Amino acid sequence: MKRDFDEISDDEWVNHSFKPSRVLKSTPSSKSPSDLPSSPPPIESFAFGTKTQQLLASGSPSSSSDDCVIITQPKPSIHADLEDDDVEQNNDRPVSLGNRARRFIIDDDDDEQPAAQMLREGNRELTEVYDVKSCSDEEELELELEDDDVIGKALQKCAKIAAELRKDLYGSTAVCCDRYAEVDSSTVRIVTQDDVDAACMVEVPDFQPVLKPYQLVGVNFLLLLYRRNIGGAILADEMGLGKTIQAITYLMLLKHLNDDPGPHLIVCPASVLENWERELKRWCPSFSVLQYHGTARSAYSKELSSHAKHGLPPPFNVILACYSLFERHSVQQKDDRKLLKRWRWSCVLMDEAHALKDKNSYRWKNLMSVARNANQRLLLTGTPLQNDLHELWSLLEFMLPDLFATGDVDLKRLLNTEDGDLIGRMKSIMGPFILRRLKSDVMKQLVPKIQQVKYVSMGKQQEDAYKEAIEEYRKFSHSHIAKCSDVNLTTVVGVLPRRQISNYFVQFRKIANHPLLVRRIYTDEDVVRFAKKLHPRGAFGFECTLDRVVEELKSYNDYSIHQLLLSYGVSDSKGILSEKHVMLSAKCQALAELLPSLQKDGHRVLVFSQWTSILDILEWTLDVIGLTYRRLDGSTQVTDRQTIVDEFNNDTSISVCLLSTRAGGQGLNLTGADTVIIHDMDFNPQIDRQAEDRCHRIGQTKPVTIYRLVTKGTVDENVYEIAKRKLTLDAAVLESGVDVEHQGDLSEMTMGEILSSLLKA
Ligand SMILES: Nc1ncnc2c1ncn2[C@@H]1O[C@H](COP(=O)(O)OP(=O)(O)OP(=O)(O)O)[C@@H](O)[C@H]1O
Repeated sequence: MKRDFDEISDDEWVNHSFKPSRVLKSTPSSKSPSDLPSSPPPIESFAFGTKTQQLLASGSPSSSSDDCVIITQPKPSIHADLEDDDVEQNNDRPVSLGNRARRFIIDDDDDEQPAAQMLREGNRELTEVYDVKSCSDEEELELELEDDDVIGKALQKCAKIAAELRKDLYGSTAVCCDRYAEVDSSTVRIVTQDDVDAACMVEVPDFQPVLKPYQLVGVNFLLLLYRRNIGGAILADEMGLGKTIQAITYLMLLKHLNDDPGPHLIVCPASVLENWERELKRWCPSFSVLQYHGTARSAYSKELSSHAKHGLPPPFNVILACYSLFERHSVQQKDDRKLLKRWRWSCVLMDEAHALKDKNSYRWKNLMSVARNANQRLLLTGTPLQNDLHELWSLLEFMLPDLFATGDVDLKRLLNTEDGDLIGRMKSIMGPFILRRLKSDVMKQLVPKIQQVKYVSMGKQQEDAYKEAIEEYRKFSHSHIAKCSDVNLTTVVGVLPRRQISNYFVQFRKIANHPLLVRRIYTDEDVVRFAKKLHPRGAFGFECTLDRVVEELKSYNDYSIHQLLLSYGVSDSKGILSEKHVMLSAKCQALAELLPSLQKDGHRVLVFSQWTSILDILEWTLDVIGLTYRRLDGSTQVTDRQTIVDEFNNDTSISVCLLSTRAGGQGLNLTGADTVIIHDMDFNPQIDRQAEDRCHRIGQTKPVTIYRLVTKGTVDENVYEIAKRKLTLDAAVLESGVDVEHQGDLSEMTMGEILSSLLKA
């Protein structure tokens, strides 16, 4: 949905010929266009302000055929946290300026100096009045907050800084400018494209480092916070708008204008490590970049340690590392983290920073122990709000720990997603620290993204499998409910153990995706027979007893048994499965129709699934259909990932790329495709939204179509409903104009509730 202003073209930007009214809607400038100066416009004119924001489409069908619902552009579980125990409190480090939460008086005269000049001169001096601690004390008296109102207190501390910063961002007219959407704006103009040209000095032939106008605004936003000594920021532009490029240019400008060459630490998912290195080389070849990952890591580690021990300056500008470095407790990883703590980082930058949504995770704590003393913590994420407000709070606390720290309180309980008032306050206060632009705001020639939900109907065998599973679940639940004193119970929540609920739910999801993911074809007798044949071949190791092999095989699904028989060349009267079995699922049948017709029409497709076992089955499906494909999932070597991406983008004979939503859904540029199929949706719609935007991004020239596959009459439909509801919350918090109170019941239908509803049917 297009907003009510157009992008400012490059020409207009260069010539400063656009009208302020086009960019600062909510607080119209008193100047008429004719008053515009010929020199660079005053700072206030550069806001990309947006007024009312679109509400994400609630997903209500706008047009449909029976099985295929086209929905209007929707606005739209993350990684298991691994354990670590080496979180160190390092209290004797110097407290960084950037980390101390401060309150500033902005010197109005600042604007009269050429801003770039000021930055060059390292003019970071600010009139510091008193720190936030004392400011909050004052306000506590004023507002008489409850002692345990940690959220209120944190917001209160933040409010003062936010107010000053907001003035700086929006100008003096913007006192009333408190809507979250206004963070689309930045009124500050510290650097221009000329500064970028001077800083980047690229060496790649046929490549000019030209920022899009909104990207220049983003870089200015970051520079402003740096200039104001704010120790953190979140760049939350929608996926594919070039956050990587904005961040790299920003780091380059720090060196060029402020004599700040780092060191900087960039942390990202493994899949995009190569891409970061490539973009750094392209945009700022003068930076020395060190990829601290894989086998090279241990070699560097010794050298760097001795370097640091001797107090020498870091022999690099940027270190690139993966999140996994902060998740495990191997000796090597602990040593790595110790090493990273030796340097005083200028900027610690987290890409795909929604990975920090859980402040209790080891990842969050370990990374914070390295980042706490950095001058600045910069978070990049296209999906800052994953599920709930407390997850967003984890990001805020990471960004500015002194401001947003809440100790051990249960944030989940305090940050109630139905508290419209709290959402309003959070929006208002977070605004100045977070810059978020949507594609529809800033890309003039944005290719359309068409959303389709494809409902597929199960065939007899799949339906039978599903019904059997439901029946078994009902029997089990009713017998449990019967044991309870209240026989009128209509819910399984609190009756069945949580694990049991989750197991049943996963079982239903599996069958809705593919019936081969449960064991129905191979009987117990078959399994015993297969075990006898597999056992002497050492399929489970030669030490394993036959009984153990039988037991293990009984827990396998049909597809896994088939694969095992295949790989050990076991022949049996009821041996491996045939091609007809792969088509037992409604989704595979739909793909067998859809993919060849898409290929015929010149489309190239990304297929995402959350499960690698489904990717295995999809590989089989593609072999049966006869389409060429590539595959990328968590088991793909990090060094091979970029090669797969390049191959797919450049070789048009490859029709399909199969990706796991976790490993392939973030950060990758796959603009060679123009179609995305979400085979199985996530409860968390942001995960799918990330996946969609692998090809709906800068560089895409064709309209993009997204298909979501939903198996009719199964829990798939519930997952889709829940995802839509979560998107409503996202719109409420991150975009203005949506009143959460009017969005109906936002409480999530949990797995337990879904299962309870299945009891009644
Ligand atoms: N100003 C620019 N000039 C040329 N190419 C650009 C520019 N900005 C972005 N791109 C290209 O657009 C693509 C998307 O950019 P990038 O990967 O930085 O987006 P992102 O916002 O980080 O996305 P995600 O949230 O998915 O990680 C990349 O291929 C990048 O090289």
